[in-house]
Amino acid sequence: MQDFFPEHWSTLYVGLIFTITLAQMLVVYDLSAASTPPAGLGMFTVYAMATLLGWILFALQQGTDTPVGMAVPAAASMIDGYLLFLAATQRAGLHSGRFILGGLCLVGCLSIFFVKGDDKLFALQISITALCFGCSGVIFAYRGLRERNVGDAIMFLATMLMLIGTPIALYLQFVRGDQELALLMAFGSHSWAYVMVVIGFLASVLVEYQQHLSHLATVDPLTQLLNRRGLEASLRVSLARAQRLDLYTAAVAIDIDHFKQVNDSFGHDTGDNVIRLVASIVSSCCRGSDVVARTGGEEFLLVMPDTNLEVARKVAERLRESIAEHPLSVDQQRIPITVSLGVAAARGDVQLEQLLQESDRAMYLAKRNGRNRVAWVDNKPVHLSAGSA
Ligand SMILES: Nc1nc2c(ncn2[C@@H]2O[C@H](COP(=O)(O)OP(=O)(O)OP(=O)(O)O)[C@@H](O)[C@H]2O)c(=O)[nH]1
Repeated sequence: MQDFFPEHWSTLYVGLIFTITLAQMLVVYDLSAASTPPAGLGMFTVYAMATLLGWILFALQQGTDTPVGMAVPAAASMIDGYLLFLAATQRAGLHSGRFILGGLCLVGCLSIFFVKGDDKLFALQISITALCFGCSGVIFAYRGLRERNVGDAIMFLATMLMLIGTPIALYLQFVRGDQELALLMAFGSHSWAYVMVVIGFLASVLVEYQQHLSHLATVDPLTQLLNRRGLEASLRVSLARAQRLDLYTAAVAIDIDHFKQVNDSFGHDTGDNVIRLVASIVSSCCRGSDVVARTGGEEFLLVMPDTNLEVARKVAERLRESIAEHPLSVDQQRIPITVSLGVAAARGDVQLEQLLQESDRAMYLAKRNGRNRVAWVDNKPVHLSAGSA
């Protein structure tokens, strides 16, 4: 293995580390300009810079033939391991274990004064490094599973590489007595782990960005409800189930009455608050299996799987009453809010588009007949509720 590496093999690693750090810096430079930079960006940058600096110093020492004790680079990798742990916790939004590991690293750094023998020092410091990588690995695995992010899984594998490399290096050092090969193994696994961490971090940020984009494409930013596209995507499973089991699916179209007047009299911000209030009332009035979406400016849609027209009408009536009972308070004024609702239901192979059109048609009839009421479509004829104002 030594034949493969030139005399100053560390320069090879430095070249690799330099290239990959440069790539990371380019991405970090670009991402830091974003309005919401990805979590952990700052700490990962510190980690990358510290690693690069450590490797450059190491290579310079090799180049000048200055004798390098095993403990010097081992101490650098230990600090590196701790920085990686800090970066991992920052990215995952966790803050436990920082002081304990930090204290251990401090002991490792100070051990240079009270541990006699390079061998023991190397063993202590490389073990602390492995512990830092192991703890980071647990956090990467946790975040990878929580966020379904393959980038964190790559970083987890990187820490595993370090965990495998460490005992092999210790074996080469203490059992085989081959100090040079032990050093090669320790730093080989460290550099490859670093390369994988950087690739993993970039992949993690990319996946997060892509998840953010698809979230934006399906969620309404004002109310955090689904938009029309999100509604269609989230109903795919329940519509297929309704078709297979011949179940009813009901839809309630909800439109705020005289909303333009609210905007004109109280301003656009108050109008937005009215929309948010209606969204939260609709969401709180329905079941977990129901789907609520904002389909237009002041229009909402509630789709209820496995629900027939009768039940849907009762839900719509309850919604109407609940919204009418909750006026918006602005500067000690109460702005009354009412909605018009249209209900439709279909059984079996439901065409979502048709169901929405029918609930819309019923809702417009509720508007035409005085607003603040429920109308419904039952085998085409449209009916109006009697109890509304
Ligand atoms: N504040 C606010 N207003 C919005 C938003 N989207 C649409 N609007 C406004 O909502 C108003 C809808 O007005 P219309 O369609 O005339 O409906 P309306 O005044 O509620 O009357 P009816 O539905 O017939 O009772 C328009 O003035 C839009 O500018 C939004 O996101 N925020």
